[in-house]
Amino acid sequence: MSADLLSIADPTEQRPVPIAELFYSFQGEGVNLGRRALLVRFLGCNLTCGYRQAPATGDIPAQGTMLCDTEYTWNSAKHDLSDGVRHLTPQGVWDELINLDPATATPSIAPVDLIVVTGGEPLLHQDAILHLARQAALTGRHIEIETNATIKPNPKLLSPGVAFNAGPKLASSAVPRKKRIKPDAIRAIEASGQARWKFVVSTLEDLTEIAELQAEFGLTEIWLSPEGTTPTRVLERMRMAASFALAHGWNLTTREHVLIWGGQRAK
Ligand SMILES: Nc1nc2[nH]cc(C(=O)O)c2c(=O)[nH]1
Ligand code: SF4
Ligand SMILES: [Mg+2]
Repeated sequence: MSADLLSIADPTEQRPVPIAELFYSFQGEGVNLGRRALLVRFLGCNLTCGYRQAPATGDIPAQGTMLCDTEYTWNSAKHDLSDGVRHLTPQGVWDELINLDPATATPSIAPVDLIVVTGGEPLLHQDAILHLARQAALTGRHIEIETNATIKPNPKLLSPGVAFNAGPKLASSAVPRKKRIKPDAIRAIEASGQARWKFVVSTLEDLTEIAELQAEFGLTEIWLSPEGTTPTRVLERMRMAASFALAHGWNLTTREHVLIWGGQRAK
């Protein structure tokens, strides 16, 4: 838990933020794989994975081998972004999350101690995350932020209770390098001491690019995460990446929610 977060004045910023989903599940990826979590999915992203630029119409085919699995949070050419979205204050988000924790209604059940913040790109909504992080610290919970590592975190978020599952996007995303690799943000996240670099892998070329990024930025803890929204695809990617990961000293996660529920939303 974080003394820093507790000592900052309660952030009064309560402007509503767009929320795509709030749900209770297992953390499906990474160092806390399989751990029960309360998840928040923000609307909006600053990247367009699968496309060189934001598609103007739904007909434009994806150009990358890696395609965003949450296009409904940003791709207005394909999705009605207002569908199911709610604008909630950060405290409203927190209250709903806590209501999803089964321990709230049934105190004999162990409380959920992990909050996963994702999107879209959650660091577009840092004031709200700061509020969630503070509430988490006050209640003995910790936070993981699933970020594309293009935005420098607010220094107030750099605290022991807040970890970054940071996944810079690779050439296979089709996004131009200047947009997807932001050296200042990568360095700030690595310097936090709270980074787990979690790269989505879909091709062998991805593995070479990850090794280059590791050398360029001195990334310490690397995780590979298999691209895919079906169990077959996830397993294929894991088999493709496994020996390379072991040889390079990298960890390999699966995507547990995909193995259990396929590509279903809010799982
Ligand atoms: N269960 C579950 N765990 C997750 N961890 C990261 C997720 C994401 O979409 O960023 C995610 C997700 O969508 N579901
Ligand atoms: S950064 Fe994440 S949410 Fe944004 S387009 Fe890429 S995969 Fe999708
Ligand atoms: Mg995801």
